[in-house]
Amino acid sequence: MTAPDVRRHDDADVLVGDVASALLDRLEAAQARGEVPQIGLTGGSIADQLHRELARRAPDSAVDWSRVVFWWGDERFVPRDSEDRNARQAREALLDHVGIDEANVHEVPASDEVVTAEEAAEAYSATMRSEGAGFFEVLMLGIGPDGHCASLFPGHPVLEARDAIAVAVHDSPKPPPDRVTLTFEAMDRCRAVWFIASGEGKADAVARALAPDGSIEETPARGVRGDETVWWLDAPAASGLPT
Ligand SMILES: O=C1O[C@H](COP(=O)(O)O)[C@@H](O)[C@H](O)[C@H]1O
Repeated sequence: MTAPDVRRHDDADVLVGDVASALLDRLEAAQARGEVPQIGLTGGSIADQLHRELARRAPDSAVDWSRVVFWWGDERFVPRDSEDRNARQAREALLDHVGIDEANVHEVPASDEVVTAEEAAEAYSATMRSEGAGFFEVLMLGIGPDGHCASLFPGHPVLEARDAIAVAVHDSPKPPPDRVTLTFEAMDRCRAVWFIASGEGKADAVARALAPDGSIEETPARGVRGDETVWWLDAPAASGLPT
């Protein structure tokens, strides 16, 4: 585990372009080694922009998307066709356009497929176990203005979850209230964790996440460290960091 690597970009477009290039290079390298890389997707505005950019570049890239395995760092516990689903957003922006193998797409069960978020979390954890997953090549994460990442919110009891891969979240301060999230333990097993943040609204949370001191309780994004952790930021999101 290394210290977080902070990469600053002039604006959101340059940021998204650089993340897309880095992800495509990484997937290509993994496939060249004979691996079938697993990646963890996230939701949110900048993730949507990134997914669209990856789809745009797909025809010119050497990545074989049918040999990429998709997971999500968190999911909203809503019906499968809800616009709130991170998976629906990712499918519309990326997966529907790049020739994936459906057998390699592992969504968190939706609220019209299982009864409780606990069941969804357990089923998702079981799939991760049976697929031998967890060592994602890259897990992408957003950060909320409150410092949350995935669906780990400040002061929420779920921050204490131990010996679990994915857990249910209720009373999320950001709607929708019921969710499923990977735990810190699960996220820490990833080869690379990439936080992607854009806009001034994220500046304070980013500064707290990267400050030498502070608490995970207050800023959950402080609590995730892959073998390698990269913070991809545009200038407004980086504006609270020391120069
Ligand atoms: O609710 C969520 O929010 C975060 C951040 O979203 P953003 O729109 O503020 O960028 C996202 O990373 C997470 O996956 C999602 O469930």
